[in-house]
Amino acid sequence: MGTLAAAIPVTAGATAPSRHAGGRRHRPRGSVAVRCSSAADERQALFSRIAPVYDHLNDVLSLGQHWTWKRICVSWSMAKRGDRVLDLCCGSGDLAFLLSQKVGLDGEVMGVDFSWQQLQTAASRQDQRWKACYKNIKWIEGDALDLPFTDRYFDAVTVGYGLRNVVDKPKAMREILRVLKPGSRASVLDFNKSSSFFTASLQSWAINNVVVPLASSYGLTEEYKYLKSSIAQYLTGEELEKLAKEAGFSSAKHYELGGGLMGNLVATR
Ligand SMILES: C/C(=C\Cc1cc(O)c2ccccc2c1O)CCC[C@H](C)CCC[C@H](C)CCCC(C)C
Ligand SMILES: C[S@@+](CC[C@H](N)C(=O)[O-])C[C@H]1O[C@@H](n2cnc3c(N)ncnc32)[C@H](O)[C@@H]1O
Repeated sequence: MGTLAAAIPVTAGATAPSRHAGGRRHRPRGSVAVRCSSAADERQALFSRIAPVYDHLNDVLSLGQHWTWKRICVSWSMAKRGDRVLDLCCGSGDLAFLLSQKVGLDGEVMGVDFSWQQLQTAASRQDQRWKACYKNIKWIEGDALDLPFTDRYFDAVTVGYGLRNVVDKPKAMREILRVLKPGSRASVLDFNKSSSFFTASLQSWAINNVVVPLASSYGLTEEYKYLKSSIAQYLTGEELEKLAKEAGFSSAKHYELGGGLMGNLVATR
């Protein structure tokens, strides 16, 4: 597996995660990005703890359906051959790998996450995969609330199950807008906070009676109980559309997927 490079400039075809990024954003000399949120630290630690079993549990618990939802998210980003795209909160890289196939070797994919362990998994999966296009992916340790990229840098941004987990959603949406080129799209996939009592009950039942018990067998009870509370505190589709418009997006539309269990916001700069 590719070793985790220390903070070194990203070089072409690099698979090792790095702490540098293309088109670095200039901070005043001597300033540093300081994250002053214990909630963010707790979430970073949570996703680092689940990293070893994250992909496996997603496959088992969704019966592989999460790939369907992720393909839709990537498709609706309108990423195309030759584009430069961002997979924000990339985790183990599922959407980055899908984007890589969309943009091809002429394109560029940057996967950003603040969990080094998740990025380690992503880099390892990249090394083990045979598709030549995956060389176009770079893994970058970074914060969704302070992206290390210049303005108007990307042709598309995807966020798969990430927005719900960031501690400042308005700031994250503003950062996504900032790094998108005018007319480009953000495609944000997550659980749907459904207004349907039946759907919300089904979702809650599945998490309480299938997801958490199975996660408990891996010693991850609290981590997957967080999943339920984070959905309860998430935004409805209508609220996500409002969040995007308030951030400055010219249009935003939320679509339900998976019978209303999931949802995808498409926002155009
Ligand atoms: C890929 C999926 C979830 C990613 C994910 C997001 C989080 O915020 C987490 C937080 C804490 C722990 C884990 C996660 C996490 O894995 C969606 C699919 C995986 C889900 C864990 C399973 C969801 C089951 C559905 C509620 C019901 C599926 C019905 C049918 C089998 C399609
Ligand atoms: C549920 S995982 C989603 C991973 C992947 N996108 C997928 O679809 O499977 C959420 C990811 O968001 C990352 N994350 C949460 N808050 C973040 C932040 N402020 N900056 C960067 N990454 C963050 C976590 O480390 C975790 O890897």
